[in-house]
Amino acid sequence: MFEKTTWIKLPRNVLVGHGVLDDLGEAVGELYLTGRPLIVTSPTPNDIAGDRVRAQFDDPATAVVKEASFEAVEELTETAEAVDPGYLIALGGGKPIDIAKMAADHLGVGFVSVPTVASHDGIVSGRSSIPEGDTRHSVAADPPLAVVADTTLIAEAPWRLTTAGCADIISNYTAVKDWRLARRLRNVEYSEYAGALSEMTAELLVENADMIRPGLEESAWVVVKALVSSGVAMSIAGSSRPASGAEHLISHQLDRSAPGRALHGHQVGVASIMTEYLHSGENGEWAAIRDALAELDAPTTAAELGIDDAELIAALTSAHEIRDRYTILQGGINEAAAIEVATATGVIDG
Ligand SMILES: NC(=O)C1=CN([C@@H]2O[C@H](COP(=O)(O)OP(=O)(O)OC[C@H]3O[C@@H](n4cnc5c(N)ncnc54)[C@H](OP(=O)(O)O)[C@@H]3O)[C@@H](O)[C@H]2O)C=CC1
Ligand SMILES: O=C(CO)COP(=O)(O)O
Ligand SMILES: [Zn+2]
Repeated sequence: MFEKTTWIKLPRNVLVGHGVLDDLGEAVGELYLTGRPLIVTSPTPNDIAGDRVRAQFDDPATAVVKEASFEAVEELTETAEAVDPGYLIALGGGKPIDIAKMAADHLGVGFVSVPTVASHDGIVSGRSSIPEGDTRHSVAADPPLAVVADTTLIAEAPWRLTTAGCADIISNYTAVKDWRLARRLRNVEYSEYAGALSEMTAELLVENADMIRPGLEESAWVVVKALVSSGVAMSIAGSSRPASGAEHLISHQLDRSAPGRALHGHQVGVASIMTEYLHSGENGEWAAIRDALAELDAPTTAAELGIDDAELIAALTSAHEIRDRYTILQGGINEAAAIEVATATGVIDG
């Protein structure tokens, strides 16, 4: 008997473009939500865009979060219980968006994502990554009901956040390789649609790399569209597999050992150079990944991440312990081999 079922959760409205922040009210209106919104934001996006958002709603409430922690989710949940919102609007970067995403799940309400930076694909996905105990990787949550990404705002955000978003997308190449490997060796469920979409997203970004430059609205548009596409790939897969393989495990390990040192996207980008080398050897595609990152002003070495050689090697050799996800690092890589791959790819000087 055929017993498979597929349930794909996607945003209903996705607006990306010049000045679309002013269309937020209309985009939300089309969702037929009831009740007042609770706007979840952080200090900078609140200063930049809070008033423009509040002006479009009746009786909005605002909560300003300062750190991405489980306590912040609990605090927001308590605030929401007093405010009794019909839905949440997350305005800002990954921090307020992840907190709102998780709180919305706890509260049983929907949320709308209004990213003001293009720093990683969590701003549009159904994955929430709030450190809880030793867990650093994302967990499933409902995706936003709508995404409204104003390229005027995003183009003005710090360039390094955009280059981190680009690097998160470039890491899809190795994530999909790991996923295919897991299918071949462990019969892990694989989605051809999600895998192809994720790879194509990275391909299109790299093809357009020469037009991704600081301060350009068109660049913000290209990057946000790629992040949306990557988020959709994860929704189709029902997991972060299309966008998270061994390179993400290494980054999660760095988040534990060297918290706050470098941006998520920058870490996964550098890690991706090394895991590509492990997949395809010295004549493989690792140099192409490194060059694509460099063209987008993203780091390609441990030093550029602010991570010293020993920290990087420790993250490489212990990354497989992070979660039960089969990748090229399954079973672990020993120290000598880790030094070899990091040196051969120029990630450390050796
Ligand atoms: N769900 C997922 O799959 C993933 C989630 N994450 C999570 O996302 C978070 C990191 O995301 P990130 O976006 O870097 O985090 P933040 O939300 O902290 O944003 C980064 C910085 O940009 C500032 N900022 C926001 N918008 C603007 C703007 N338009 N102009 C100028 N500055 C701006 C913020 O200000 P302020 O300090 O005032 O907030 C903050 O200092 C972490 O919590 C991480 O765990 C990471 C990867 C994947
Ligand atoms: O960052 C992500 C995809 O880019 C989410 O991946 P994780 O599930 O490893 O946290
Ligand atoms: Zn990522």
